[in-house]
Amino acid sequence: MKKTEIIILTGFLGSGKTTLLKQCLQTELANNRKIAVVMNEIGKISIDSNEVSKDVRLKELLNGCVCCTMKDQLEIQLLSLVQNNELDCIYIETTGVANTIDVIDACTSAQTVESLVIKGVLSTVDASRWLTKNELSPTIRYLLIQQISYSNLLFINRLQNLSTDEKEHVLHEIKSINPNIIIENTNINEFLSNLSFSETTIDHEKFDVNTSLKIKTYTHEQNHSYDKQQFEEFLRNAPSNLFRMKGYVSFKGDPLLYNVQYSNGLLTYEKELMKLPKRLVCIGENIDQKLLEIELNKLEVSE
Ligand SMILES: Nc1nc2c(ncn2[C@@H]2O[C@H](COP(=O)(O)OP(=O)(O)OP(=O)(O)O)[C@@H](O)[C@H]2O)c(=O)[nH]1
Repeated sequence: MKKTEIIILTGFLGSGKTTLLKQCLQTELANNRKIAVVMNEIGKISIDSNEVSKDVRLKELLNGCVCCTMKDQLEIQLLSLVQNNELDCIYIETTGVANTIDVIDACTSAQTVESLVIKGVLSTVDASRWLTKNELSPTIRYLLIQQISYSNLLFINRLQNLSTDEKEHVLHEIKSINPNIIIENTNINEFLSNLSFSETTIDHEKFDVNTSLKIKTYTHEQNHSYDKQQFEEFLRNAPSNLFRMKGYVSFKGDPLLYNVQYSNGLLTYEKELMKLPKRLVCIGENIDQKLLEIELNKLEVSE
């Protein structure tokens, strides 16, 4: 029986996993491969699943991490995907705080080993986040290093924001942890065909995301439009423990809906044409959910 390939996508919150996934899926579909995606989100709702094309079978695992609390559910989902579909490959997009080794573990159980084979572990790194990693807590720093060391291909994003010296410094540090680096603008087709994962490098260190990290999520529903300037001001002054914010919101005086992406101090908007609930998912280390709720409510203005 032909085994279904698994490609695991890891990388810290907002480092570019979904963006890389979209590129991989385009390439896979162009090559007429039958693909499914398992998307894991630490929050109760998924924003990123809207990004996956309708031609791809999608399973969502929400409100937990496949590397710990949802390990069994990942296995069940993988088995149901391989039983019901003649798939060539399943992509697993992990939460930004997943410990790679435990995700690999969950994909290589006694039940799945006959039908699945890990083809690769791809990791994304945000170069600016890496540069300022000493401002993060030791557990988050440890997690960043783990995600890099257990991947067999790394994509370093946002290098263009760094000076030449900073770039060299970041690349040197990352290469010393894992020499299998690929920098942005890579030919996805070429790297997918050369991908080959070797399990021999795995060292089973234990790190439980649940107990080791104080990552919290908060989902905020928007009732009235925000004042755009105040919203941007709020994010400019956002606490450093708020790592990620994403979702759909509207702004006063503008009838459109916007897909908001905030990570590592950077804010981007894109017009959203679908009618989606107005809500923001906030992710951070020990974030004060109550305070965020109050602050976000204050940004609402009557039309
Ligand atoms: N400049 C630049 N921005 C990028 C790149 N990759 C992703 N982004 C932007 O960074 C933001 C987050 O990207 P995502 O792909 O959603 O990141 P993610 O790792 O999937 O995020 P989570 O699932 O929330 O952890 C988005 O606004 C992207 O457009 C890149 O290579 N360069």
